[in-house]
Amino acid sequence: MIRARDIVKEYVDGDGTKVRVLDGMSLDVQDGDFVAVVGPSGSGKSTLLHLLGGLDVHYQGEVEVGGVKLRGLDDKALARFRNTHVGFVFQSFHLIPNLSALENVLLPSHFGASREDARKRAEAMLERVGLGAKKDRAPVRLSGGERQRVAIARALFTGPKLLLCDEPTGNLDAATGDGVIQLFKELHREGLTVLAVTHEDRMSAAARRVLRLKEGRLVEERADLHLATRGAP
Ligand SMILES: Nc1ncnc2c1ncn2[C@@H]1O[C@H](COP(=O)(O)OP(=O)(O)OP(=O)(O)O)[C@@H](O)[C@H]1O
Repeated sequence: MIRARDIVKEYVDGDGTKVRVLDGMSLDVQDGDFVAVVGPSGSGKSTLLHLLGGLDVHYQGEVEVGGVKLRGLDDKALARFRNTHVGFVFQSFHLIPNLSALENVLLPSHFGASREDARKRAEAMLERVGLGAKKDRAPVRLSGGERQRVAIARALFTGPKLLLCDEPTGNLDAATGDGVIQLFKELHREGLTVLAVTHEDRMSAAARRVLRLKEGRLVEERADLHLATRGAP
């Protein structure tokens, strides 16, 4: 699913100094796995997510996701890759405030599907995340957890095999966050590959593997072999 090799990523900071954030990092994630990436603030977690999702192509090394080598793709091919292979979930939901939950989920629909098919699919996605009854509500009339569920439904709309999540419970209180974590566990059990950057122990505890970003590289912190079989409790 994900194969990254010898990734070097540098930023140029305000005074022109190069700062190396990823320093020869490699990563393999199998289809259907649930991986948490942890590490201190500023260690490069979001940077890593952007590279894996084809949002940033300015780095050295190779990234391959779902059989697609990202290096060398032009903007159009990258957009196609993002729209077919990955769903993104962000800490702050990124919903459009003046659209309903359903309309937010429908946002990616201009990449295919007829109107009626798209609507049915969006409704099914909202049902899947437990929000079928609230599909016509604007985000302002939904709780934080419900907003994140809408964002997850939108991320699932195009049928990606991989969800890339940046602090998906970071804006949620403990109880609401637990509900969203439970949803990720279910999606993982249904076969989705989930990679989530997180500060939260509850989120990393739910993952099958935990990787820590340390000095620009990923170090395996934990892998639960007994959970490797899909469908395990
Ligand atoms: N566009 C940019 N230009 C310059 N430096 C950047 C840029 N984006 C990120 N950085 C720097 O790169 C480092 C890694 O940032 P990144 O956002 O990937 O860290 P993070 O681990 O996700 O942090 P956090 O947990 O606080 O979100 C930080 O030191 C940050 O200041």
